[in-house]
Amino acid sequence: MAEHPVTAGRLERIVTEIAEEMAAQTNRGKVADYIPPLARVDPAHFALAVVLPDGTTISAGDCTMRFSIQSVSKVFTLALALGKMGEQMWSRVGREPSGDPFNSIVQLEYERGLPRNPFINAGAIAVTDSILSSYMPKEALGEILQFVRFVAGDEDIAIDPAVARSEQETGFRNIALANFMREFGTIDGPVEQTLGVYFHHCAIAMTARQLAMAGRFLAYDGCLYPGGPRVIAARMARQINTLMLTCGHYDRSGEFAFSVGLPGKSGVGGGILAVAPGQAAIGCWSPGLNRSGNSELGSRALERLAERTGWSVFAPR
Ligand SMILES: NC(=O)CC[C@H](N)C(=O)O
Repeated sequence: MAEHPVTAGRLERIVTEIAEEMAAQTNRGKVADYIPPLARVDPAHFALAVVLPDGTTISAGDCTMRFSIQSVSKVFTLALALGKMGEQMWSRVGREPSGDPFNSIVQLEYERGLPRNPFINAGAIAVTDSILSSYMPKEALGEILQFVRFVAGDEDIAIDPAVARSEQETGFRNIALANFMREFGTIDGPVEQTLGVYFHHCAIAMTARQLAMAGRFLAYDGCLYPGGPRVIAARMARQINTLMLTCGHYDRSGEFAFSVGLPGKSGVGGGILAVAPGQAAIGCWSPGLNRSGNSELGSRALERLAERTGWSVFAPR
């Protein structure tokens, strides 16, 4: 049985222990190889960073190394879009787990171009397109980056241009998804512009520590930190957490919710952002992926962290 509350000292031991255990794992999954800059990343990396309510950060492993956040960026674009457009957002994208791979196109046809949720590629492209109804593409990208820097409290976060270029050169399936949705009217801007912004926000690079910091507003009901400035309405922060829990890991979302019990969002760069509401924001990175495109060790590490801290959205506090 985990101790309550978890002290910083005990958490330090837990995080160090988990990093040591992960270093010894032999089944590390498979690094994404659809673009060269991701294929080159060494699967030996592992990082775990936990930020507590008072801002104390506890970390272990390669916490100062940057990685491509990829689909984790969909959390930030959703927060930005919800903040700008409110409930109107939901006319373009659903809130139902897809049970399909992140880049699947099949449901789009029989569900008349309405993506199941904002975290599969189709849904995230629709969210990005909605941001473009208020901004020109360059401005939209600037807004997204500025939002991420603001919530992370860190100006030293940027887009990796080599990743963005590779995404653009190989993104045929995303191009198909966008064109399909354009035909149904789910997206209304020029497809190339929407995709340009999408590919670039997927190419944001961050460290596990920066990612944990950037997720804090979700742990504190939409405030930057406890008692801090409001980023988004509490209701919206709760909606995003709910979607992370139900849809954050694609066709393995049920499994992640079952074994970790916390909202989480993964990306094919091997990053996972997880949120223990009221208690902590967590950034985890290990580039080897499971078959659904989620970090293999990241998922395992978060399961152990939740178990040893007792953190769960289903536990009494
Ligand atoms: N799951 C992911 O991280 C996918 C993001 C990737 N950029 C894509 O669009 O395919």
